[in-house]
Amino acid sequence: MRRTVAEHQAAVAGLLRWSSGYDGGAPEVLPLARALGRVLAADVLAPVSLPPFDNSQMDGYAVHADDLAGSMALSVAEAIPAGSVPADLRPGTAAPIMTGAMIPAGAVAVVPIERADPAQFYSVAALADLGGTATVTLPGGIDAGLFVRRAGSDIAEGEVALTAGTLLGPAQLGLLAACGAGEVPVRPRFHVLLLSTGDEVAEPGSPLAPGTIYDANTTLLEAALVEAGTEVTRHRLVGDDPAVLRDVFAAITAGSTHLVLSTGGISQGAYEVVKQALSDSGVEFSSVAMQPGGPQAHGTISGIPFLGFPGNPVSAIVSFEMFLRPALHQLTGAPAPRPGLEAVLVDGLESPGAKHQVRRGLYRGGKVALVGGPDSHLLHALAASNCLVHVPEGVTALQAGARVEVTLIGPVPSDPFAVEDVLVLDEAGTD
Ligand SMILES: Nc1nc2c(c(=O)[nH]1)N[C@H]1C(S)=C(S)[C@@H](COP(=O)(O)OP(=O)(O)OC[C@H]3O[C@@H](n4cnc5c(N)ncnc54)[C@H](O)[C@@H]3O)O[C@H]1N2
Ligand code: MOO
Repeated sequence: MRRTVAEHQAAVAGLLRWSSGYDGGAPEVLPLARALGRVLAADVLAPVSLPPFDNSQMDGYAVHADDLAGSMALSVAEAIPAGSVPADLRPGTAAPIMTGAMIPAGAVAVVPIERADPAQFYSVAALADLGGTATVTLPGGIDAGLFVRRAGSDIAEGEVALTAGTLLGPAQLGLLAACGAGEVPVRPRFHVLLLSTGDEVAEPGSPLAPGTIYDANTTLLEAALVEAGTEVTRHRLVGDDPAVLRDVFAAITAGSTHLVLSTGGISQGAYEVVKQALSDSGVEFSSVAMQPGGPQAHGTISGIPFLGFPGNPVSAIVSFEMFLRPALHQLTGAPAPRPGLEAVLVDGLESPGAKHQVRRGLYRGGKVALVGGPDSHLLHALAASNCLVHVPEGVTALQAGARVEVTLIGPVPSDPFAVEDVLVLDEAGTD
């Protein structure tokens, strides 16, 4: 069956939503320190206001409401360090107050020490020498509220601090800590069973026999899945014997696995192990109008969602980025969607008009240089790229200077754009 990219995206998202059983999983309650990258399972209301009390934004003098006119000597009252509960401030006095310290009753403003005369706090010894007669003169026309951080000005007690589905990054965890939360309820991790197929693939670290290659896909996809917030069980490599793979699939039982993901063995060859093992299973083998990543399989095994990605490593990771990653975001809230940008092509390209072509590129400063050719074995080029470059269906060629959509998949260099460093790879990688 032939389908568009959008149709297959919808099919994968629907498969995970309706068959993975993920939504029924009970939330986990984790200490904040272990919740980075997880997704909040329930709304969290602020149990306290932030700030919890009016406090000073500056080291300076707390000024009484009656003394805002300034320009006169005020008696220096007892100093207010952060963490203390101050005595009420009397008119005609100003209290040295430190950043974060509670504003005393009666005070309505803080004048920074730099604007006071003298512009330094009295030392304890100096105060003792003056025997309680120390004074300070503040500038005229002080506005009420100057450098006062109002209780609840960040968030009021009882307001929604974070909503269910929020991806917990440093800022969100910092907010929860500031609210006094020790633990947080998070959605369970999405669990993937990952297996790569093919008689020709060998475990990295083992000797390489003639005609064989090292397994790149398991590591590539495991890393991508872990980065996307899932938990991965890595299956041992499975060869090209359909009977063996059928046994592997038969041993998979519903439980904690939300998705079985394989690579290889799904196209038109004589030894397509995944296709043969699942020939009577109802799993659909389709041709998606995308390059790379055309051959795709999807369905269920023992009721568990199954996706078969093509064996070429770049096809596999493009399939992940285009189909699985967005579906995971829709279902679990993690990972965050990839940023999409418009960029100016540094070089021209050709594309099969009947397919959505996904090229690899290096984006910086609003421009994108292609890295490597369109072929799906070019892992070295992939490793030097930071984005996917989209050439929509119907487009057969683009000139340098054309505007294209790119999806960022890696960090953007901050130095000015220079194409020289990618040209070498571009030439070497195009075949
Ligand atoms: N006659 C046709 N041949 C092919 C077609 C087609 O439409 N008609 N499609 C091509 C496309 S496009 C792709 S993509 C591949 C997909 O093939 P499979 O999914 O069946 O994958 P394999 O044949 O098993 O492997 C393809 C390629 O990838 C290498 N490979 C496989 N597994 C790994 C791994 N774990 N790590 C690294 N590399 C791996 C494998 O050695 C092959 O070179 O089919 C085309 N053929
Ligand atoms: O569509 Mo294949 O996935 O190019 O190599």
